[in-house]
Amino acid sequence: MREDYLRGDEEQLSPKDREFERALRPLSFEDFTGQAKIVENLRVFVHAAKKRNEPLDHVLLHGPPGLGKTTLSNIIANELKAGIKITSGPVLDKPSDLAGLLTNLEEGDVLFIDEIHRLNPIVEEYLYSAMEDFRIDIMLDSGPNARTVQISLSPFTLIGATTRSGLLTSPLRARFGINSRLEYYDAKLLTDIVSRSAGILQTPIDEIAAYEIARRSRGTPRIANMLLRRTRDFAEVKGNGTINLEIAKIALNALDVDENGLDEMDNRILLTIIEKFNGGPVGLGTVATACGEEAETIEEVYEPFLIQEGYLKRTSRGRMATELAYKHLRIKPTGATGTLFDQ
Ligand SMILES: Nc1ncnc2c1ncn2[C@@H]1O[C@H](COP(=O)(O)OP(=O)(O)OP(=O)(O)O)[C@@H](O)[C@H]1O
Ligand SMILES: [Mg+2]
Repeated sequence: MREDYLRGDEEQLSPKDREFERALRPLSFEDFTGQAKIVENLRVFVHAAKKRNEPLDHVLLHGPPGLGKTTLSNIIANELKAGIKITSGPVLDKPSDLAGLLTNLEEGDVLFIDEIHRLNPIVEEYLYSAMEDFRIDIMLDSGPNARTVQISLSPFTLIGATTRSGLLTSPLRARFGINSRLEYYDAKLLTDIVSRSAGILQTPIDEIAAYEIARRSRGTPRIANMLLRRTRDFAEVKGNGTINLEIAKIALNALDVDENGLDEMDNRILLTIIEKFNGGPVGLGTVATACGEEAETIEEVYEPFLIQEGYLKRTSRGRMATELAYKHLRIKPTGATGTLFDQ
């Protein structure tokens, strides 16, 4: 069973899933679990900005989907006691779209641009002076009557979020004073998140069951919450409503999440590289075609976790399955020269 949330992006969630996410979204630094260093720093920066009565420096949040970029952005605005306007790269089609948003900001407001790597380059240019000097130059008329007017903006904080920081241009990246990369969460932190969410959902859950869901959630709070929700269904239908270890295991197996937390596509990627390409190295595009998935999704959603967990290696000649991947899939490396894993 493939679930859309595993593909990542928030925009791919159904309205019901979004509503569910919103209900579980922490609203303050206090409620936000994990990413300790980032949160600690942000607390200081927010505090200092408030004390000086200045807007917070522009913030760039990057990292794989579902780790809390949107959540943190909202928390920053809450903690600043500032208003937040939310938009996204692909939505800002023309400079006038951006100008409209910017001129409506009040002093100290947060402008959140999700998927900031997908900004139209022309719009992006306008953003530079807005970020740097809080002004924009708007071109009026064209041809011989063309002239520019300068509009001053209220000082604001831009928060940009992206799953693909590598695609950001360097002039844009350079304009963010605070640049934070969110990391995958360990099982302990995710256990706390699952327990907290279960509390909000008023679902009783055993600690050991919360841990089982947590350790099989690909290090991702969004997935942990979604698995919790599905497990709750199993507990209500097949049990007495309480999520215990047995119910959690039944549910997770039914959802095709394996013992190590890899889902069906993770395993398909590894199996393809091993079976069709003798373990690699093989190019990303080739893997994508063979798996029936988009290269971008593999690179953004699946690969970072597989690399972090040591199942996959990125080499200059392409992707390679590691010894751990063979072990995980219980396949013996064939045709190996004996040096396959010694390099
Ligand atoms: N640190 C956290 N503590 C508790 N819950 C969290 C945390 N981070 C994320 N979540 C939960 O995970 C869900 C997904 O987080 P969020 O939407 O912020 O991810 P994202 O990084 O913006 O993802 P995308 O790249 O897809 O936009 C949220 O609804 C929230 O409930
Ligand atoms: Mg988001």
